[in-house]
Amino acid sequence: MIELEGLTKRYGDKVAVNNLTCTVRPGIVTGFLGPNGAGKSTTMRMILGLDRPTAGDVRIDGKHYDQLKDPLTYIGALLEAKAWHPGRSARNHLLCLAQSNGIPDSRVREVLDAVGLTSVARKKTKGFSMGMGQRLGIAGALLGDPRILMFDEPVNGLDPEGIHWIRNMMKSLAAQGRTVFVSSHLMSEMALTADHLVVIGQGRLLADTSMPEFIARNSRAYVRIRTPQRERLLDVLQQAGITAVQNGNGTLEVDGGKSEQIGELAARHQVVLHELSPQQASLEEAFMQLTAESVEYHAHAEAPPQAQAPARAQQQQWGADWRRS
Ligand SMILES: Nc1ncnc2c1ncn2[C@@H]1O[C@H](COP(=O)(O)OP(=O)(O)OP(=O)(O)O)[C@@H](O)[C@H]1O
Repeated sequence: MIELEGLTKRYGDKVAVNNLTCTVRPGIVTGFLGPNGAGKSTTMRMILGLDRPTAGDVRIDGKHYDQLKDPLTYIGALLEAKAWHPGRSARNHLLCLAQSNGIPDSRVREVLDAVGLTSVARKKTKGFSMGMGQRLGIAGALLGDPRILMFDEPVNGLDPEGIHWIRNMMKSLAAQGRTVFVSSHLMSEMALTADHLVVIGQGRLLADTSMPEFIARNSRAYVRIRTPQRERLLDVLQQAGITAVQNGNGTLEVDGGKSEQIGELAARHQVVLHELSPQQASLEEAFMQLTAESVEYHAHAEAPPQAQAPARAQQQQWGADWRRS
């Protein structure tokens, strides 16, 4: 387990992490969410003893990181991709880590194989792409076969196959009974991967709950209805005391989970329905709803104002560049 107790970090006047208390448990994937600058990386750095808390405490299986003997065998972490010497090969980088943590050299081959880097094991890492870098970072985290794994934005730079691979890997690590703590900005990805969520905003804990509970608590459930007899259905619903809102696209929406009641009313009054579907907002919508007040960095427009229209020849050149890339 990872236990945070009143964990606080100040940088001058800035409170990056504010009295954070929670427990990250084994056997599940715990997603760590928060807007930019919420304090996720700072929290992870304090867990690994890379930053000293201003107040509070953080323990890994009951101990501080610096009390762990051969720490890589307790907790493996991917914090920053490319945290290695660029002139060293992937294999040598992992061998150094293994030797300093009492891990047998044979394990290096196993983890290189597990992350799909065997064919480039002897290549210098300076030529690695972002995705290869992420894979090498993950190999380092797995090296000590630890009970606890922590990943900061692990799918950054990975292609769809890589994203699929890491999603399944995290789930199977949790299924083996390990603790998996992972931060991500990709809500759709978290919705597929995490069982439990810890959400922070401006350093404070906003939620510590299971994924279904988080969505249910922070998002609107409603029923969407399509009917060719809209006015008739509106009358029927009104008589039953149900308020329906008309949408611009011709559908009706009714708040709450009343689909059975609406279906029965429609049948009784012989109103034809083309759609009657319960809807629940996505994790992304729930997250935006919860963190709306703690977002520090706002964009002020969906698209930047248009610069002077480029000449047609220039536009064609951009098109060509885009196709080449
Ligand atoms: N070494 C530092 N010195 C001063 N301020 C810092 C330092 N490290 C982090 N901060 C500040 O602390 C806050 C939390 O930063 P942190 O990187 O932990 O957030 P985050 O949730 O990981 O953000 P992101 O999602 O953008 O990576 C930010 O306002 C950041 O500017």
